[in-house]
Amino acid sequence: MSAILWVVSPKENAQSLLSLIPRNGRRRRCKFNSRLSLSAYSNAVANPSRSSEERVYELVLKQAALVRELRKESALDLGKTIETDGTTDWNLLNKAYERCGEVCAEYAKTFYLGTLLMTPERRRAIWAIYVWCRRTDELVDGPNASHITPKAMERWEKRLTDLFEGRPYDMYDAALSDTVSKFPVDVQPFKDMIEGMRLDLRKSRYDNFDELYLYCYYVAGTVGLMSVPVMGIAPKSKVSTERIYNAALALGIANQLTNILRDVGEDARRGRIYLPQDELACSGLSDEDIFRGKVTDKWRSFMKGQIKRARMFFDEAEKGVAELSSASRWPVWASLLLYRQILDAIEANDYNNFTKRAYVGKAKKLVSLPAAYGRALLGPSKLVELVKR
Ligand SMILES: CC(C)=CCC/C(C)=C/CC/C(C)=C/CC/C(C)=C/[C@@H]1[C@@H](COP(=O)(O)OP(=O)(O)O)[C@]1(C)CC/C=C(\C)CC/C=C(\C)CCC=C(C)C
Ligand SMILES: [Mn+2]
Repeated sequence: MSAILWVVSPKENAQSLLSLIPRNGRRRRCKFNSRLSLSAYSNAVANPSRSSEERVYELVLKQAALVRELRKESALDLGKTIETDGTTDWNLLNKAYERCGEVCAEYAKTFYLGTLLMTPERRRAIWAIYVWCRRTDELVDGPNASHITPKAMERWEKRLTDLFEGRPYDMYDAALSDTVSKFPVDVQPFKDMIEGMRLDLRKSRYDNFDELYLYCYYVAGTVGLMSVPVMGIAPKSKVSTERIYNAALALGIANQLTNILRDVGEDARRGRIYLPQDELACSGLSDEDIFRGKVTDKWRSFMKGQIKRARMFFDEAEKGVAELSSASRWPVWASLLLYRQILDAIEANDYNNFTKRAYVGKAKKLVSLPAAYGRALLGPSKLVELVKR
């Protein structure tokens, strides 16, 4: 991974990269906080001491506002118009995107296949976002993670703002720089993801779900917010932009909660527990129980609650997929269905996520792909009609 992501050949460096670019946690005792962000927004207005969900929802509104005007003007097919300013080196830019596609194909095969159904402009933009997210995660999870200092994170953030201003540092940055110049993507979710990685470097316990939710937003909810402006919203969609962004946020949160539940043992071996401490205590469990890694009835019961909550976020996400532009629905459904099955696999392992890795086998994956395709055929109006029947 690192070799692919970090090595830039001298030849590429020698070329002007510029030429690539056209112009408070509240404690809730023994009760899972399963509120989703839509209801949280009204609370945010009424309640000055806001929860993470409420604060995140404000960010969602900001993102949604960015594209709302464009929707009104029915001008969301932004990716189709590529302006030429005479200084762009299109060959090099195409090569940069191709590289992003290669990285994506290597690290996320199923997802890569899904992107092949999207329009070429959207597909390569999603690849560029994917690579930036992967690289950001690599900073704290990769082989060089122990050398990553706050200064290094600062440099990474400076690189981000530079590429948003049209000053990319390498090929991968150049692809993203081009993407953000063509689609109404805001820098905030990217900055927030970096913030999440910073948090991960200094924090290994989460007092309650409110704290965990914020972490999940930073490292995963942000991906939804980055992706929607590129994936596009179906012109026929009657649903508010905010609701669609909320669903996208929910998908990121659901995926990360699932990741966390799958990796409990692996994380514990690194001294990390991404589970709400207050909920563990309510179930009569402590850090020592996690480190011991024994599946008990207390653990099963705790896990049932966690899985239930993750599924609620998937349900919320489902409400938004049909609103996406038609070619973007399939990869989203595919990733949603595949990820959600990891929760089934944890159950099938009798909640042993200490020593058994829950995974979705090839056969199940193969079945999910046509299932995702079938669902993707349902656009906004059709789904509403079905519900009405
Ligand atoms: C309306 C609606 C539902 C729209 C869809 C919106 C959408 C496309 C949401 C995407 C949600 C998504 C795939 C989130 C990623 C969540 C995730 C797994 C985050 C991981 C973080 C850190 O986790 P950890 O370190 O614990 O895990 P590892 O052991 O390292 O795996 C991440 C690794 C952060 C980095 C994220 C990525 C590399 C994924 C980026 C993906 C995209 C840009 C493409 C998203 C598009 C599709 C079609 C799924
Ligand atoms: Mn990671």
